[in-house]
Amino acid sequence: MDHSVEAHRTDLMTITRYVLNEQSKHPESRGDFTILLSHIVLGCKFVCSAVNKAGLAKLLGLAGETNIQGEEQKKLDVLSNEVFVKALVSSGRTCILVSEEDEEAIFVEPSKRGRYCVVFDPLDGSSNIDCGVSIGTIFGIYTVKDQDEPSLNDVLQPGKNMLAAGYCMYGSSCTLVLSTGSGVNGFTLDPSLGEFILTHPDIKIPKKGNIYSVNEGNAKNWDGPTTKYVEKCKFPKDSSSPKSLRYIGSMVADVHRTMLYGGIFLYPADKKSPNGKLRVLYEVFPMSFLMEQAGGQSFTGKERALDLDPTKIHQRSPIFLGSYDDVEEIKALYAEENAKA
Ligand SMILES: O=P(O)(O)OC[C@H]1O[C@](O)(COP(=O)(O)O)[C@@H](O)[C@@H]1O
Ligand SMILES: [Mg+2]
Ligand SMILES: [Mg+2]
Repeated sequence: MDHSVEAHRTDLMTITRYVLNEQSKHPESRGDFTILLSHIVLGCKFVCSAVNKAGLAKLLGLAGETNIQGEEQKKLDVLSNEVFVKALVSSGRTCILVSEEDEEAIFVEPSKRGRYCVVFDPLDGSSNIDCGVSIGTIFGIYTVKDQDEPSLNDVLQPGKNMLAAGYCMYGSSCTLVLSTGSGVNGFTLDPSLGEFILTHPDIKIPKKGNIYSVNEGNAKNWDGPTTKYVEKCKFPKDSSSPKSLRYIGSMVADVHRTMLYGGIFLYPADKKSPNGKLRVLYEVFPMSFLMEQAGGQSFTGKERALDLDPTKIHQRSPIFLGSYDDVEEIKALYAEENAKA
């Protein structure tokens, strides 16, 4: 088998060509989504380049500000946010933007407006920036109801109404994973071409995995079902082997591994954070959308994550996502607990 980089270039399915192919299946399409996506791709390439040279270009460390979440912003958080806001507004195809780094939603001025709303986490895994561990960008796309009268209700919608979602991981390679609602595809940036090439067509998560991924440092404050589940992963009562633990601390990287290898990623509620840590609009929804499209499941501890109806743009939720059978197990434990109550 030929493993050379050249071998992957043979059919040259770039992300642009892929989206144009998809577009051609919808004769009524005017190409707006393709243009929007090309601007998101540009933002990802720009951030990838900044991440790669962060140590050299003095882009590591704190920016000196705190965001709406009360978290200290890193220089790369601020830069990535500026890059994506500019890329999205200049596409002329966006109407409302919600970013982790901006307290309020951004309503694009009428002359630059289009019909899409984009929710995004410009740089996910900030605590890993300064040690060079994988980080990423997460995004989800909705359509606006009325372009002339956009309102927060256009983004405060259940995740199942998203049109598309994706993430880009800045790791040992730069990988963009995308779903437009008909499966999941992964594209790897070829730095010599400056193009994302289809390297992971039609990603399907294994039905069951042998990895669990969670910040176990919070175990003291977990609820019953989470505690029982993690205990089962480590000390299975049947003849199965214990699961392996992998936790990077960047959602993009932990979810990417889960998607490819199978298993479960969880950021549960705990006594200190009854709503969990991860943000519904730009972390939980896009990743849940991708998981379901890849054949997995995503659950909040109460309901299917994509059914959650958010009321605030920076709302948080507990999350359990991954292989179908693994998520089924945690759902059963919550159902048991609820039956007792
Ligand atoms: O350090 P903790 O509490 O385990 O949290 C890790 C989680 O926090 C996050 O870093 C939050 O994302 P941001 O860096 O975008 O704020 C997730 O990527 C990750 O899953
Ligand atoms: Mg994040
Ligand atoms: Mg972030």
